Amino acid sequence: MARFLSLLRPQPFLAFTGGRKTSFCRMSLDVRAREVFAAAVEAVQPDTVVRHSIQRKDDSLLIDGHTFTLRHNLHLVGFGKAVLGMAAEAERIMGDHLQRGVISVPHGIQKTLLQHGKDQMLLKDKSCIRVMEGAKHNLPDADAQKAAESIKQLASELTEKDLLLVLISGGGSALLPAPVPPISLQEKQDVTRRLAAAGATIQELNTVRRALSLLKGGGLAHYAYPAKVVALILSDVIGDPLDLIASGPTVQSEVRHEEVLSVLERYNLSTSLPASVKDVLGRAGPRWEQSKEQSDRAAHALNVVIGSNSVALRCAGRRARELGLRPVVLSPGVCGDVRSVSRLYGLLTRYACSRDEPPPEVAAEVLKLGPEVGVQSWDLCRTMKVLSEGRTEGWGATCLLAGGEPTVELTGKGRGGRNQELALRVGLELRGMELPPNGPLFLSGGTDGQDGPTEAAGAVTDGGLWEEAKAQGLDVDGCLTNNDSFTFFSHLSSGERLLLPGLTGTNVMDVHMLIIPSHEH
Ligand SMILES: Nc1ncnc2c1ncn2[C@@H]1O[C@H](COP(=O)(O)OP(=O)(O)OP(=O)(O)O)[C@@H](O)[C@H]1O
Ligand SMILES: O=C(O)[C@H](O)CO
Repeated sequence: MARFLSLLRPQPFLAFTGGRKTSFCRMSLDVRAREVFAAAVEAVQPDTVVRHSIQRKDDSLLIDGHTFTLRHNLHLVGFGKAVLGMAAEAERIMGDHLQRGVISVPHGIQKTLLQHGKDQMLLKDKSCIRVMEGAKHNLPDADAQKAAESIKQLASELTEKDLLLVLISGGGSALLPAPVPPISLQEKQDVTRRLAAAGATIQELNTVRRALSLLKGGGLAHYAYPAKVVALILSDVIGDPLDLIASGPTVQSEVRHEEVLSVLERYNLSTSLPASVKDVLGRAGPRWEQSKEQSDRAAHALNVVIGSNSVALRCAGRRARELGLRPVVLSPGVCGDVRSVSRLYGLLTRYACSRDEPPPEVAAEVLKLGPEVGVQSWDLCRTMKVLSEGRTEGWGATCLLAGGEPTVELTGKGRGGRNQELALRVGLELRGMELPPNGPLFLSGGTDGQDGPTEAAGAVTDGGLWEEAKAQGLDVDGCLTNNDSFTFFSHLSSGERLLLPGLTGTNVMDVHMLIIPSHEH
């Protein structure tokens, strides 16, 4: 048996890092963690996901098992942070079948991608797709509204011979503002801004947005009728709910006014709404007049999720295995306060690192905490089983992967983000535990490359963080109280624990990684 297990143990294969040949055993956990994160991001690059989701053979297009015939009848619209790269790839695939397009993308994105050398994410010269930049600071503005009008116009002009390809990614809601008259852009923006500031979830926020918009909640598919509509969606919402990602412009959804009002009431907004919003919410019936056929057709738009946090975690797991780590994916749905999330990773470390049988009270605590952070009991049980096998089966290290979008309750005025704050808190959780000599190590990073309003995507930490900070005269507790995790990591060991991939041009929420070496190794 022992001989069999030693065969399973990863051998020191050779890997290429930065042009050098390196044996895994000599590659630090830090280097491997960063490589695994890079693989997660690479898997959900906008051009890659579009390329993998569309097969073109002559004049036929195969998407998610459905065949469409191209007769120079293809039109394209898109909105979201990753849409420029998606459009560039779609343009390459469709060739001259693509007649025209309009995309609404973040302010300054073309310049940024150019500066980062991401030429493959830019449209070709003389492209027939019009790029409209807007929504500065992720807020709907007049530029985004102009883009939304152009998109609505293009969709409205289509005939039954046409095919409309809709590219959707996170940030799409702010980039497609089309308030139902008489609501003004300012009024709509005010309602969503106040909701977000009061801590509304993306589900609550987009439930309200759908009710106040002409294009959300299936509106775009409605205007595109009688053309066929195919939407390719890069998901940035936990569970990939089609009706909520970018507020579901191609997903027919009924607006239930009671539901919308209850969200507004929950955040004490219902009494201070502008008259125009009250007027629209008070109307009975659907947002647009439409025939039965029109409504059926709009409801039958093809919506395909082509990239998500799960895809990123799957590819990260593959890369981890190549690098000699035993991967286990906990969940792509981690949410809740970073304090609770860091506590969960602390408990899982304690569970995995115990020299003897893992203490049952730790497992019980893990299971109790799971629901608070969006992780199901069976995922925790499955993961704990792998972690405890990792202790005995001779793997050098286990790489636990998870994803999602935890939250930070902001109490200070410092600079930071949820990933850096999570990494800092996990570092503190590991302090004082009896740990293997060369680990564990924790990484948390935003797949968009930008954690909060900072230039870092996240950070990498371990159990030595507290001592290291103390030796360098850094006040860990003060940094946490002031939500100053970026400043903390920038000063700590000359910033070497920061994760700095630069803007990645994609976004499928965050990736967490806990690498736990076994005691023997
Ligand atoms: N100083 C800070 N410390 C910790 N977290 C912060 C700080 N400032 C902002 N945040 C958090 O950063 C998040 C906003 O960051 P970011 O712009 O990366 O948003 P996002 O949710 O990732 O947006 P998107 O989904 O569009 O990518 C919010 O959750 C906010 O609480
Ligand atoms: O645009 C949005 O609504 C959010 O990014 C969620 O998809």
